[in-house]
Amino acid sequence: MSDEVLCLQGIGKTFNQGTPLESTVLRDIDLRLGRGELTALIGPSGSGKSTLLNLIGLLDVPSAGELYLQGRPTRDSDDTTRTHLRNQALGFVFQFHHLISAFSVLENVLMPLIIRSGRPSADAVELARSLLREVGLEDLADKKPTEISGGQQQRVAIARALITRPPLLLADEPTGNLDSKTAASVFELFRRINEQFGCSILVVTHDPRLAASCPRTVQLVDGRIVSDELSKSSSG
Ligand SMILES: Nc1ncnc2c1ncn2[C@@H]1O[C@H](COP(=O)(O)OP(=O)(O)OP(=O)(O)O)[C@@H](O)[C@H]1O
Repeated sequence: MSDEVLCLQGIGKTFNQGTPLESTVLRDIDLRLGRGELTALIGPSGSGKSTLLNLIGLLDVPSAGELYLQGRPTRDSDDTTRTHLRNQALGFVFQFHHLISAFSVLENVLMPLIIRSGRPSADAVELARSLLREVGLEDLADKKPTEISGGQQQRVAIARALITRPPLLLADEPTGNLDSKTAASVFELFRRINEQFGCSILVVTHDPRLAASCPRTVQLVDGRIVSDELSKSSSG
């Protein structure tokens, strides 16, 4: 298997194609993410960051180009294949974590496995507990999401995204509603996860300081990649 988790070739996205409302929001995007890379995606509001993340997450289909996930072309694949690939290769963390308030922290972390195969095995529960330990929340496993802070909720969402051991974790403004100190600690967690689990992480952020803490930063402007740089200050 190649060391490339993701490869975008000439990706474009046009909404409402062929209508008077047609608008092209992504053009000629070429991007490769290697195994275990931690990359920040930055750009002004409306530059196309979420649109790009939705394409990479196989939640939407490009209008042009090809998107390879773990070496497999995806553009012409059917819904079943895309769903399978999404479940097997991707983890998602969003600004609003969508934890289920009726379930405990531990059950929320287990949810992707429960959805996949019903009642979780003892091994799955042990994995969920070890992930909660990893994100510093093992003592809160039995709490409900409403009983913990926003930063802790986001850590639960990160543990949940990791339980399927995805080779690529996608995070769309995961710290958008957190104060700057908590946001920095969530990024620190991304760096640790990236080192320990070796999963590639692509994280959208508006915050230049958080982006600078990542080894690589890709910048979008008006739907095009205008820079792709390795950080000098990052330890990675
Ligand atoms: N479903 C859609 N139909 C039509 N236009 C869309 C659709 N989704 C997004 N757009 C447009 O695409 C452009 C890029 O939006 P996108 O949300 O990707 O930007 P962004 O960089 O993530 O912005 P922000 O930082 O504000 O979240 C915007 O002009 C937006 O209005």
